[in-house]
Amino acid sequence: METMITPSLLSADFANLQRDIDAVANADGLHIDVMDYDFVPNLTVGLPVVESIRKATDQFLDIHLMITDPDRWAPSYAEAGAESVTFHIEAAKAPIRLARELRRIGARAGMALNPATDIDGYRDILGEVDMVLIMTVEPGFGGQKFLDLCLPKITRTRELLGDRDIWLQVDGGVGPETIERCAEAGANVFVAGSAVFNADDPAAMVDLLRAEVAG
Ligand SMILES: O=C(CO)[C@H](O)[C@H](O)COP(=O)(O)O
Repeated sequence: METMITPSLLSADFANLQRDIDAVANADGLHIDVMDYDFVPNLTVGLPVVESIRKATDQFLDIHLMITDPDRWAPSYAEAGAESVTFHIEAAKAPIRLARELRRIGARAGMALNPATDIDGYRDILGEVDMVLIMTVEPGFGGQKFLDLCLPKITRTRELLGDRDIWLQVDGGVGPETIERCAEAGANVFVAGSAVFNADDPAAMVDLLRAEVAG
């Protein structure tokens, strides 16, 4: 399965987004965190900014919705041209219907789990999604320390996915010190915010992270 390094724009400079998007042109996609001051205690960007980013780049757009009502808002991000839209399983009221709707519009459907959420309760709906996102920090902020307690869940999720072509993404505290452990546990899509955008050379950091996974 392909390896993807997707820098999180949460750690970019929002006043210089085009510059920072261009700075990671060698990445495999851009991870965009949408937060609503309700599902998480932070507020970021919404649909208008995502629509502008869509016009500004051909990069694969990976939207991570940390919002209370994804059933209502997620389809608009797919309609805006995002290639992947991920909702939190703790927030979705009808996750199967929502995943099918995202796919119908033409986006990949992703399902995210907070650190305290067990994957086994959702094993029966894994076939409805294209990606599972395992949060490796409590969602809401960049720059937090990677939670090692999430590693067994990454391993378990890969076990449940078996040989199905479903991506396994990790997000939170992912950097040169932690990415290898995530890859060994079975992740193949890696979100890195502060590690990339706090680096002197963000593009070189993307290459370094990719090299760490390749071993
Ligand atoms: O979803 C997120 C926070 O909720 C971010 O994508 C994540 O925190 C990335 O930041 P960092 O790599 O600095 O931990």
